[in-house]
Amino acid sequence: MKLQVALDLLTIEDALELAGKVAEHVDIIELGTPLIKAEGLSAVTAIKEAHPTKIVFADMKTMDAGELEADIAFKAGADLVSVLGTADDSTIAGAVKAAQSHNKGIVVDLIGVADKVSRAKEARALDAKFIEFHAGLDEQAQPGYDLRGLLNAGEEARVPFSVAGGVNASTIGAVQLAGADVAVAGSAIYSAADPELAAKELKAAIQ
Ligand SMILES: O=C(CO)[C@H](O)[C@H](O)COP(=O)(O)O
Repeated sequence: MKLQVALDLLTIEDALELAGKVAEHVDIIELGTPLIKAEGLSAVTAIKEAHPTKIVFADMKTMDAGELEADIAFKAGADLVSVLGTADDSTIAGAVKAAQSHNKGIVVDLIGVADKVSRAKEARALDAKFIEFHAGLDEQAQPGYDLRGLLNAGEEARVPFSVAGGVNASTIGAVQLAGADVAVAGSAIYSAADPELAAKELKAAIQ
């Protein structure tokens, strides 16, 4: 299982600093949606230039104009681009078309999707590289939130998948046991007192 760090920060400077500390322990570096909105796609370019051997994930969360939005993210240096599972099939198909022309991949993010298992299968049939079983920051803040629901859905869907939604040192083992291909960790790394150590420990927990 790969480890993906989500750089949910607001400046390229902070993103480069955090990536510099954790890159050696992670496989995929994600530029968070707020970072891309604050700084634009130059954030993607800066991280790819600083870490050319890492897989760079632009968390665009595209909802429309799939081919266009994916194309500009790939041109900026992304290897993976996210499209929302709530988008129309044609949006996902357009993004996949752009990915194929760049020899890159689309990740379909199931944030806000009620029937995640069915939508995951549909997205995979549209040639998404993998499907992100995701509970966003607002959903995580609801009382009673439990990552287990995502893991059960991921297991049931039988598609290549990642899990995001408060993955941390105490849950990453269960993410791996559920058969995920990628564990995504944002706050467990960027909010840690020692982000490098946090990333190192997450990586060690899955090897
Ligand atoms: O895409 C996101 C929010 O929409 C986050 O990057 C993702 O949820 C991972 O962060 P965390 O581990 O803090 O949940």
